[in-house]
Amino acid sequence: MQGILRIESASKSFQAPEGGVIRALDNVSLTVAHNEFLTLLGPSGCGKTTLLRAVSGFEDLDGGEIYIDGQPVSDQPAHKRPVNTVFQRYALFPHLSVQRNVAYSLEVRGVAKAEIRQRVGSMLELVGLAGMGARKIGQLSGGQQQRVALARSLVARPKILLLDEPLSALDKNLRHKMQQELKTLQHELGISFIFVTHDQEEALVMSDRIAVLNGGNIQQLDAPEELYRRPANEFVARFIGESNLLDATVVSVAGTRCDVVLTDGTVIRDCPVNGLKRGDPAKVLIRPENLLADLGQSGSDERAGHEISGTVSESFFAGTDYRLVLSCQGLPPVRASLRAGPGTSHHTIGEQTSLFVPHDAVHLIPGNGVPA
Ligand SMILES: Nc1ncnc2c1ncn2[C@@H]1O[C@H](COP(=O)(O)OP(=O)(O)OP(=O)(O)O)[C@@H](O)[C@H]1O
Repeated sequence: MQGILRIESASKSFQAPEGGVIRALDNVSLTVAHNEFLTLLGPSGCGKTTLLRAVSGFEDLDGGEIYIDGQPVSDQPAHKRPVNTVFQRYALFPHLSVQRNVAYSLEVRGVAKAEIRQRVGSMLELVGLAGMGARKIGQLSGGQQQRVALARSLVARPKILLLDEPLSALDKNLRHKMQQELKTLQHELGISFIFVTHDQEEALVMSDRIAVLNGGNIQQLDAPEELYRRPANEFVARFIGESNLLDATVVSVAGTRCDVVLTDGTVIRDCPVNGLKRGDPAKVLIRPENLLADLGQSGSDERAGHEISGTVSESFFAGTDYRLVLSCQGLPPVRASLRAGPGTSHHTIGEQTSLFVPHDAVHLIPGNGVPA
């Protein structure tokens, strides 16, 4: 893929003030497609902001190269790159009107007044602020300020818009609304967005693809559904969504399927093999919502699956689902989220129960299982 942005083997280390070296970016490579919404997701300190700053030109790399539209940009200063950034703190000019804030970058470039008026007007309309051009920044709500910041970054028509946690200062409802608006805006504009967040739900909802980072490395780069259903490793499985991760060993392989045995001796048959061989250790990933009170719920013709039995140690009603924790002999506590609808009911603490795992709900992650 040629892409609008290509990052090749980017490395960046910092001298830690308290001594030692921090590898903020450790040989990171990725390509962002034209018109793609790509999210950098990861825990605090994983290198997200450093990567954004390297793309925008505010941080020099120690090694590697960045290409925008096929051109290497390492020698280009920040203001020459066809990239703009929306920051968490919007960095708007409080003493200027909305109109002047948005017009600023065009004025600096010497764009003609009539064109500025036209471009700022259509940008304010696009972000839902038509008619508010004369207001001062302090006369706007947080969400409106965020829209001004967006309009200001977009008015110069960058090829790539970088967004560094732009929604984190907003309350939950407004945040959800802005998530939808940003996604719609990106589609309408047809430019690539690179969005930084440490909020996994936000990443899942908004992105075409997500790069999960940890310790300066990309752990996995995939579409949200693929990341969620088939995480490449334990870090990604734990970081995205809730997970039950059970130690296992592969006991037999037949083509693309295999059987594994759990630490309590339970055999789970017919799992997707995921490159594993007989005797390999693995983690069995089962998402809580994939456990069923009754296999009939799976909607699958083939009622195949297996049972996990134990004692209910936690149980509560959470509106759309019942959440429970099952204590099972020889296994870590198993979390389940059972859809609250006709036919499901509250489980009592102390009750013995069985939950079912449909075959297609199991994903195997290589490594760290029970020694063969
Ligand atoms: N100028 C600097 N000097 C020293 N260390 C730095 C500097 N900038 C970043 N770091 C370190 O590099 C690592 C990556 O930082 P970065 O800001 O990219 O993380 P992040 O993923 O954006 O984190 P957060 O989600 O908290 O913003 C961190 O360990 C950070 O402390």
